[in-house]
Amino acid sequence: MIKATNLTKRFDDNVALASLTTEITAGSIYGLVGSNGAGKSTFLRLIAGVYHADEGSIQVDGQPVFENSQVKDKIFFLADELFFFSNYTMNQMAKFYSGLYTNWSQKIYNQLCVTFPVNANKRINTFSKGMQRQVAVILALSTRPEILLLDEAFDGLDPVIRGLVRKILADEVANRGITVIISSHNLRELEDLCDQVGVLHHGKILFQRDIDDLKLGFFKVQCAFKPLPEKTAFSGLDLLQFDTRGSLVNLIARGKRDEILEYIEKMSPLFVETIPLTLEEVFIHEMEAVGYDYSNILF
Ligand SMILES: Nc1ncnc2c1ncn2[C@@H]1O[C@H](COP(=O)(O)OP(=O)(O)OP(=O)(O)O)[C@@H](O)[C@H]1O
Repeated sequence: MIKATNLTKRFDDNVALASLTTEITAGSIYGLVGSNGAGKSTFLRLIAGVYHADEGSIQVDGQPVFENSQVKDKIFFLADELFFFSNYTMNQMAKFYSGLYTNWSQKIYNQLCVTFPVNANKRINTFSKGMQRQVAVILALSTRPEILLLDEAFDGLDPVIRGLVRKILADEVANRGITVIISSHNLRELEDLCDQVGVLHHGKILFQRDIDDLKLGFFKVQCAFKPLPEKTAFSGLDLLQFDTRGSLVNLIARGKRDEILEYIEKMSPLFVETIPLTLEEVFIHEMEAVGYDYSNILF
């Protein structure tokens, strides 16, 4: 488990992380979303032990990370700005990493070289941005990390490669129980991948939820009546949104699908159907409920 307690990091008088406290469960994929400058990279760098906290602590399985080589050996941090030695090929970088990480797997590396369309013997600095990111992902996975920190890892990857990386990450979590933390500006990108999402804003986690709880806890309902009941007839539902057009009612309610449907069926609708909300819609409503305007935070 990764545990941050009152984690604070300043750069001169700029507070990048402001007493951030959170826990990230081992064996899960955690999505860290937030706008530019929210503190995502700083948080990942603190988890990786690249930075030392000014105040508070960050622990991995109860151990501090900073200057702790045993813990750092289990972590791979894939930064948003990639670094490769100039003129190196991927094979040469792989040789370098194999000496650095005790869990390096040449077998996995060889497999990934076949899976990804990258030439391992060509100089990396001749590759496109997306190809360089593929190289970084291959090297990261070959170190067999227990904790993989990905800073905007999907940036520049085409949809096919994105799909491939998502599948590999999901397999790594399912088969090896690794923990993945992935930062992004885009909630939609994380929707099908993460178990948990945290929203970082001005250096604090504003909001953190299990995705399954979120997705299964809200429903959009469309129903029609003749005659149309008063809005008060729906007051037994936990309504987040309600509007009518002619005999049609569109509402968003919090709760279990069966219970919402049962409540509406008792009002004898002409028809009723439920549609699950997208993760983005759920966030808009959940964050509004705690007094935040989602559009100011993630767009
Ligand atoms: N090395 C640094 N020196 C000075 N200030 C920094 C440094 N790194 C980050 N900051 C500042 O800390 C704050 C948080 O930055 P950070 O890079 O963590 O945000 P982010 O959420 O990753 O942003 P982005 O989405 O733009 O990558 C910003 O105000 C940034 O200017």
